[in-house]
Amino acid sequence: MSLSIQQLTKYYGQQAALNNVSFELHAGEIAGFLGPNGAGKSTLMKIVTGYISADAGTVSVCGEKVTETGLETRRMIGYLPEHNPLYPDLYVKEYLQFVAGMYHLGKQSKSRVDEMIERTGLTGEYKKRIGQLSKGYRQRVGLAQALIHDPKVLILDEPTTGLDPNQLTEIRNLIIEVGKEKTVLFSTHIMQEVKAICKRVIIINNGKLVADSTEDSLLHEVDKDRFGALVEFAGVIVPDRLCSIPGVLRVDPIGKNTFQVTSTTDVRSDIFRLAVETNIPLLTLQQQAQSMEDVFKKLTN
Ligand SMILES: Nc1ncnc2c1ncn2[C@@H]1O[C@H](COP(=O)(O)OP(=O)(O)OP(=O)(O)O)[C@@H](O)[C@H]1O
Repeated sequence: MSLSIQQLTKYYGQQAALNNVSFELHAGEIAGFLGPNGAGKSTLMKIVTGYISADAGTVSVCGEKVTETGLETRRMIGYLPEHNPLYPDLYVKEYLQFVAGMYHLGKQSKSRVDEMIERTGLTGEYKKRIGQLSKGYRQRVGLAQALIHDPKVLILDEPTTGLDPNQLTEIRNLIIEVGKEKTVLFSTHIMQEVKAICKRVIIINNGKLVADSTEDSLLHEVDKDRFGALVEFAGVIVPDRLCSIPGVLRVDPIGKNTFQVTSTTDVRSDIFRLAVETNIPLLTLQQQAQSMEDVFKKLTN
């Protein structure tokens, strides 16, 4: 097991920022870590990386317990914090050399720095001071410092915040590439990112774990007895006619003669019959799959 989190609890004063959270990740697994603002994501990541301590519970990396003082276990972890702390006066290469020195990379330093500059797309920027870089390039420097010592576990707190669409794709591809051999836990508020990068999804809410599953399972498990259909008629229809179909819970108008129908069973054939009875042709009758946004809202609202 690469990363094992067992019954983690953390209080800030009276507030439980984390309440008995447990999950495990294997090597080669990329997990998206989701939760509303203030759910406890950064707190968990800070504990995993040894920046702060938990009030109860344990974190182990490759079988070794992480503590605030245990430097060897912390060497197995790469961390990109949410507010990527960098030294603006240092040049990119100088900063990465400094980080390589902190990890005592010795003779490997030069080649690792060069490799990281290339892998994180900093080749055109590495001669600049960090303070002169755009936000996206600062994120890349943060990723380069997180990867430089070749950690087994990578903890990325909102790694793609502030990136333009091109940079987003590049950094996502880098995370996918890195995740083939390492364990990656990354937090994000972007649901498409979860779809693009990982199969495993971990969601916390108010400090408690509310989901730990694959994206596919979550989409099926959560509210599996709710069906959604998009219906568009060619003429005016009274919404009450749709509401009277057995099993229909809600009819939301979303455009001219267009409705979002939520029901406990698949009511598409009833809607079709209604169109025939009322002699109003159907232009659209489409079953709608749940999105990760729906699942997220249901689990955290
Ligand atoms: N040092 C601290 N002292 C007191 N409360 C804190 C401290 N750090 C975090 N908190 C509180 O703990 C809760 C969890 O915060 P945390 O930063 O872990 O959430 P998050 O899920 O990362 O949120 P976001 O998505 O907004 O970054 C919040 O209510 C926050 O205000």
